Amino acid sequence: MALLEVKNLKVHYQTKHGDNQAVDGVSFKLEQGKSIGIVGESGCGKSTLVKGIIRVMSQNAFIKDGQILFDGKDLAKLPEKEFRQVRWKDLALIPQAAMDSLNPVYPVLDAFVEVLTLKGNMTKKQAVARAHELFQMVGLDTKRLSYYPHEFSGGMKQRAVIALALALDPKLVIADEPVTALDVIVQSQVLRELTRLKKDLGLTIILITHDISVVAQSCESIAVMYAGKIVEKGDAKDVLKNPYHPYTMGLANAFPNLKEPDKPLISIEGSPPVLVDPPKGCRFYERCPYKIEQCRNEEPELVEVKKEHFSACHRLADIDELREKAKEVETWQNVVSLK
Ligand SMILES: Nc1ncnc2c1ncn2[C@@H]1O[C@H](COP(=O)(O)OP(=O)(O)OP(=O)(O)O)[C@@H](O)[C@H]1O
Repeated sequence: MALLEVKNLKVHYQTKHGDNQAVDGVSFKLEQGKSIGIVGESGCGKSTLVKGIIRVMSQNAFIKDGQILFDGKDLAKLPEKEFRQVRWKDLALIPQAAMDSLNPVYPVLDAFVEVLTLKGNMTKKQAVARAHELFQMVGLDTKRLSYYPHEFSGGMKQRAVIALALALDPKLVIADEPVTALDVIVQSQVLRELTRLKKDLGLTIILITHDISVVAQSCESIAVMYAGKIVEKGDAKDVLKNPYHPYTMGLANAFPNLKEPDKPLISIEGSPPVLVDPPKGCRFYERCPYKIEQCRNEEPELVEVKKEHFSACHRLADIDELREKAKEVETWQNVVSLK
């Protein structure tokens, strides 16, 4: 049985212009000990999705529909009191801005002691010993436990936050853009660390990122989100090597590829649609170089294109040819104005 199974999840925001359908029918499964990377540009709904799962939503956000089956329970329906127990013991969030999750006026050790004594029912002595163990685990010198957050470099701070997230042996770790704020060299060190911890501790991880190359480095499976929906999902290596959705092809062009560092980067023109009144056909319609009339009016379903690899596109019959064409700069030029 999967540790997590999200079924047709809809997380919307109430706004004065109507409901923003930020996450609109997302489904995926995650087995114990595996990792999934959720990718997409800013505004595609990645954070809304994981915040919905971990229930740290903005006041105007609500779960409109769907199930979040975690370890046999539907988190979407769990009363707040029971949810809080799961939240602290079983679910951990590594936030985007490590800086903000450590209190600047206390030494870093205090954050560990607070979590371990209050949420983990440890004595102070046990908590200090566990904090030492956690710092060692993420490759930090335990002397630094008495330092203040501002005395850490960005990479060290992110490692400290990872250690804190792992303090109570969570079953599921959600890392929301964990390396975005770091420089490229430190990014890859922290990602390697996370991958090692996953292997050593058997962690189950959801990794949110806008950078598709990060997923290639560190996840077994991938879900590509566009405008509140998953448009492609499957084994990460397979999806990245043989994408079946034009949006995935576009994302792959937009980030440096370690194997072809000199390849020019190509961006996707335009921006995702506003989801208060989403387009009725394919949500990628406007920006897609391969659109046909059917795409404007009919929403494509997510279908299995090969074992465990799904894509939602009306152009699947021609996809091999389109994949080749997607590597050319010209394919992506003047697309939005052609609509
Ligand atoms: N509090 C809010 N009220 C209304 N709409 C919101 C709110 N927060 C986010 N949104 C909207 O929800 C959509 C999805 O945003 P979300 O932050 O989940 O995307 P994302 O892919 O995680 O982007 P980023 O990487 O920038 O965080 C966007 O259209 C965004 O404007």
